Amino acid sequence: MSSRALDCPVIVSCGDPSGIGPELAARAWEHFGARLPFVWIGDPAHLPRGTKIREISQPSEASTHASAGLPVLPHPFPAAAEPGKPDPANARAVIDVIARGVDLVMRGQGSALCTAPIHKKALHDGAGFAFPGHTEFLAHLAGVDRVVMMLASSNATPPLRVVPATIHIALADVPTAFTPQLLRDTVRITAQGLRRDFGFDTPRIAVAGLNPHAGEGGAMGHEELDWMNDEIASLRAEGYALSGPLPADTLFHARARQTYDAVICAYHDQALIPIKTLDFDGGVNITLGLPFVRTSPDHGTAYDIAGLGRANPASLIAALEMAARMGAARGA
Ligand SMILES: NC(=O)C1=CN([C@@H]2O[C@H](COP(=O)(O)OP(=O)(O)OC[C@H]3O[C@@H](n4cnc5c(N)ncnc54)[C@H](O)[C@@H]3O)[C@@H](O)[C@H]2O)C=CC1
Ligand SMILES: NCC(=O)COP(=O)(O)O
Repeated sequence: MSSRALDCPVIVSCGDPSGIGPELAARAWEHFGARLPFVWIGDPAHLPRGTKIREISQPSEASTHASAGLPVLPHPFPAAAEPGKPDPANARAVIDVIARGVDLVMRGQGSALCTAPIHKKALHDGAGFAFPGHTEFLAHLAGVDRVVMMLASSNATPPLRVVPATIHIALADVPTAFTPQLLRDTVRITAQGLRRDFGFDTPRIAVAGLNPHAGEGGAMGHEELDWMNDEIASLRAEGYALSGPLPADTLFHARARQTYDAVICAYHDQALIPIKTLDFDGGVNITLGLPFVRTSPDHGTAYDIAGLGRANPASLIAALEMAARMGAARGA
């Protein structure tokens, strides 16, 4: 491991303490020990009883302590955490921990930020959280106008990387929100991310149609004819290796995945259903377009199993590995 990686560990925000985040952080530390030092920001009282921890005062101390316990930057919360039952009293602190993590990576004290899941409605109800999720909140904290959500598989061959162009909005709002400018920005940021963080010199990007059969020549919807064909042609003329608009139903099987490095989808479920079906345990959520690396497991707070010891840490482990790899590459 490079000396920068030792000085500059991955920062993990605790997420919702009544979800599975704390127990997964403990499991991830058991998995990695000192092999991939990371720092958990949260309230030590929210970790499973018996978790070995080492309280530290700055991230650079993590590597010294990671073999003995989970390095923790303590962030006291007002209330205890009852599994599966978010306490509105804790909502503000959940948000503050994310902001503290961003501050650390923006000041170069962490190589990347890996966020444990939050419950958006619990944060909205408890603290007036005005963002649909981490993605938009992180863009706000970093002062960036447009970012892109990408979910990448770790265990699929060929791999799958999906980008929902619109994210957490009602399906009824998608046709209005999915505009030529949004597609253009999404292609640009996705291509930059694939070059910078995934090592593709000329990334191949597929674009899924909005409608069944990509509109079938206007018989099943008109957005492909109205603007998607022209916008994709224009982006291709600018040098992007783009294909589409392609029918989404035949875009995710193994042979199709060999033809692109990422696929831009029109809306959330068009992108997330295939990746979570193919690799729920190894899926990693990445925010492209930020001035720092951010990853996250692909799953949510899983209140139904929180505290039962049944949560699978594989997605968090994959997210930590990806964060460390991307952070190291950017620092090189
Ligand atoms: N990055 C983030 O902060 C994310 C947050 N969420 C939020 O999480 C909350 C709950 O969302 P849901 O749709 O219920 O999705 P979820 O991913 O929390 O749970 C869906 C199902 O998968 C299971 N599951 C999830 N993670 C698992 C794991 N590691 N091991 C074993 N089983 C697991 C759960 O038990 C549940 O049956 C929502 O508020 C949602 O917005 C959802 C996805 C990502
Ligand atoms: N469905 C993905 C998800 O909810 C993750 O959102 P974010 O918190 O990473 O913006």
